[in-house]
Amino acid sequence: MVEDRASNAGNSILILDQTRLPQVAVQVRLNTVDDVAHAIRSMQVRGAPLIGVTAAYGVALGLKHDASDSQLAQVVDMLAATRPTAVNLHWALARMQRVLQKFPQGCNALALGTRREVAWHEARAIAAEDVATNVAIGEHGLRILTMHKPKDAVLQIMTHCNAGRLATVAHGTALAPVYAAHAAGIPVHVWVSETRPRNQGLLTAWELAEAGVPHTLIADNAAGLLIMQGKVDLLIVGADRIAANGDTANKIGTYLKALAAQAHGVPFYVAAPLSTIDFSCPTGYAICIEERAAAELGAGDVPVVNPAFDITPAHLITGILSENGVVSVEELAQWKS
Ligand SMILES: CSC[C@@H](O)[C@@H](O)C(=O)COP(=O)(O)O
Repeated sequence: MVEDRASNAGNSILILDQTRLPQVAVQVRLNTVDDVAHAIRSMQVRGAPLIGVTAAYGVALGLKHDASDSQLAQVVDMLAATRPTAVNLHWALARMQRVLQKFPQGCNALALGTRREVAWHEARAIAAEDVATNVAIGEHGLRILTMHKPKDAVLQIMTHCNAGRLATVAHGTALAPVYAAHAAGIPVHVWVSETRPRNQGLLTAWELAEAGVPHTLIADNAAGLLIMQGKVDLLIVGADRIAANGDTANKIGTYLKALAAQAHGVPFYVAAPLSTIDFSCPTGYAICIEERAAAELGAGDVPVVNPAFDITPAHLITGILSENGVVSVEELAQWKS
């Protein structure tokens, strides 16, 4: 994401349209909060951390001409309604609202200008923190990967969906340790699950290819066989929301991989920033699962159910990796601030 920075308060942001990738890399300019809401809803931008950052910029754009409390509330409500599961969206909106409400709304140019500048400043801070967070996730994750590296063999990693740099401002979450291992000269190979129906696995394959990381695309249903055949040393996935007990919402299909991993004694890690942990949500059952349009399955008039995420129960998760380090699900509470 690039910001068109004319002054302390910006005018627009540029995003890479992920609905066009990997075929073509097309940038789209977002000028208004409506543009941002559309980009999130249509998955031009996707991935929990990137959705959060984009929504923060959406708030800034929404206050361009009116920075009153009522406009702020309207903008936040509109953005919050775009996608329900990724908690980073709601976390970023709450943070923007909290910070902006410290500044008087006023009705003069000075008050408008101040709130606008504060909004842009905070959105930039959220974006910059995402980069630093993912670097830290990469460093902590590198220790995990090193620990599981078989002697004299390539480390075989499996991932699902896209939790790489495209889903964040930079580096990614689940892929950050992979990039760190590759940079450290540790031989790795990534099994990339296609991730129907939106094929985010193709985005993962695209960015791994760009980074020169060896990888192989598989159909989602091939994962169980590869795990059973001993071709996977560990799995690492991102998350859209982690409940207080460690139950994790992530892209549909994650749960089946975790079941197969447990059945064959293969470690299953979740990598996510602390902003993905929702301590107000006691278990995965309380997480709202987004239901997306039937058209995404391309099945014509056939009745369709299309949940975008599933819940991996905490007991299937070996460890949760964040910018703070790695903990077991039982230890997750120590990260509650
Ligand atoms: C670092 S992104 C982690 C998750 O957000 C990712 O795995 C995922 O499920 C993305 O879903 P998407 O529907 O593509 O936004």
